[in-house]
Amino acid sequence: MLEMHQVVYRRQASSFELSVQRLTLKPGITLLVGPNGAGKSSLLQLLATACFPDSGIIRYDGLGVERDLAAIRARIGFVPSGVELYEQMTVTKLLRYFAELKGGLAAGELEWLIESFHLGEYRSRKIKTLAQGVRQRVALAQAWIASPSFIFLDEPLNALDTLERLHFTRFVAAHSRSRTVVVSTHEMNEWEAWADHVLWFEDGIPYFYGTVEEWTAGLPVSVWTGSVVKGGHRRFAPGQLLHILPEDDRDELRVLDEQCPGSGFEPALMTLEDAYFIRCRSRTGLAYR
Ligand SMILES: Nc1ncnc2c1ncn2[C@@H]1O[C@H](COP(=O)(O)OP(=O)(O)OP(=O)(O)O)[C@@H](O)[C@H]1O
Repeated sequence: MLEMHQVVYRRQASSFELSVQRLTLKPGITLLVGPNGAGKSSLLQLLATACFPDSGIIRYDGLGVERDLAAIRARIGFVPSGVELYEQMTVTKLLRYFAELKGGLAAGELEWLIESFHLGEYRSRKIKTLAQGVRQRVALAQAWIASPSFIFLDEPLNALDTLERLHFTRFVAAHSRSRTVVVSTHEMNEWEAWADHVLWFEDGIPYFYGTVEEWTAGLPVSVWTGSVVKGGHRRFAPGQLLHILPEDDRDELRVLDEQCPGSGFEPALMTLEDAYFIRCRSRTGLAYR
């Protein structure tokens, strides 16, 4: 359990302020979403103890940084965005090095990490010789060293290819049950099947924290899919149109509306991204029509 209480954090070099009155993050995968500059990376850096609040308290299973910083850090895995790794080290040496910082590797742990993150063929290669996506896999692998209770991932899918994204999201899902995993992302679709909670940040403030069911419920409009003749999408306002899939002589539409927009349309399941779109428009007072 991760608790924040009256936390305020100000960026020295900008006027940005993060403010969280009270927030308790539960185990499982929390998707941290919000626009550019909302404060997602800042929040993850705070949670990972890479920086500290100006005021307020963060508790990790009851532990606080003022007395238990080393013990807390030993229980955290963190992958910042744009992480830079030691270029001259080999993959194996780098993972061993990170493990040393956390008290050493358990039996079989190195092999498990190398296998889980598909790093076998790169184990003896220096970081500087690796493709971006492979470097990212090394960065992600180190976050699981010592089986941390808290894992913070800042846009972890960056640079991963399509198959590795699928593999990684499944891996996180399989290894998040007893952990608190917070994932900052702009790619909600790829986490759709695996997310447990959503945390929506705007202007340094949490606007929503709840289960994915709560995130997609109680919204002012519904999602509909239907097929229209070519050009038929023009009767919808731009704010209503979520997706146009061109077919031979018709278009398949995905639209927002309070009621069924016409014959040929049927209700569609609301995705996390649909709900994000609706909530952002509602917050800023933008109409759908
Ligand atoms: N190192 C820094 N020094 C000063 N200000 C910073 C620094 N990093 C970020 N900021 C500012 O803090 C605010 C929040 O940035 P942050 O990177 O946390 O947002 P974000 O939600 O992660 O954005 P994005 O989706 O673009 O990654 C922004 O106004 C940004 O300009």
